[in-house]
Amino acid sequence: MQDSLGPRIIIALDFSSEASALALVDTLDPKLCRLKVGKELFTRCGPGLVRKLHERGFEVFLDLKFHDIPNTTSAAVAAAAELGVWMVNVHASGGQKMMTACRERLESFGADRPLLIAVTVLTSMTAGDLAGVGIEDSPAYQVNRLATLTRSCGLDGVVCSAQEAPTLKLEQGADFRLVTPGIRPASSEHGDQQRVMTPAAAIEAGSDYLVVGRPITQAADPLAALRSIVSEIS
Ligand SMILES: O=C(O)c1cc(=O)[nH]c(=O)n1[C@@H]1O[C@H](COP(=O)(O)O)[C@@H](O)[C@H]1O
Repeated sequence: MQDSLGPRIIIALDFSSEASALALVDTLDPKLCRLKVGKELFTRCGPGLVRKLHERGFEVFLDLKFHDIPNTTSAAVAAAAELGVWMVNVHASGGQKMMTACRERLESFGADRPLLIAVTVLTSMTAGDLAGVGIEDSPAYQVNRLATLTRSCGLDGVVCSAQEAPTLKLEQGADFRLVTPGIRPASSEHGDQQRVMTPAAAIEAGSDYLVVGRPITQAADPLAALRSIVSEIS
């Protein structure tokens, strides 16, 4: 599916080395997908790997889920902007002052700034997990609460599960971007993901971008797995 949003699939490069990440990337086409660099790969390979992905023509979501005091977090998103990434994220539970400081800090980058989104409730979490950290509300309620806070701080959207997408599109508006991991084609194992949806159902529910890791990266033929998902959502 290719529209004004660009490629809707973001492949999570959860690899332990640059060589294994690039071996996959070099089979892919930037017209079909974007790439996500997360904590493991960035900690091992650093900004140099992001530059290599840019040189290959890919837009990069730097998924480091910053969560710290406003001064520290806003400096971190500015560093991501200097690296030229397409999207960067923070935890919405960092609160209003932290998210506002990040949004304000990115203003100086003008139109070239990355999209700034906030993680709501991790897709690996259930109501029981939330209760374990003192939140008695359902994941859907907590996601909507954090999405409302995120939008009020002027961010571009949230990370949530596709299960929450219909309510968020209705309540937060069509332009508020919904980035949804926990995507599982019907035949895929769920692993540690709890709030899951198939690619087609996620798009139908209102997801703007689908984050897909293991169903593609662990597939016997990753390119075929990507093409199958692209065709499913077209
Ligand atoms: O921010 C994220 O990307 C993220 C948020 C979330 O709530 N759940 C979640 O799974 N992710 C990331 O999305 C990817 C999902 O990978 P798979 O479960 O292998 O498809 C991983 O890289 C996670 O770090």
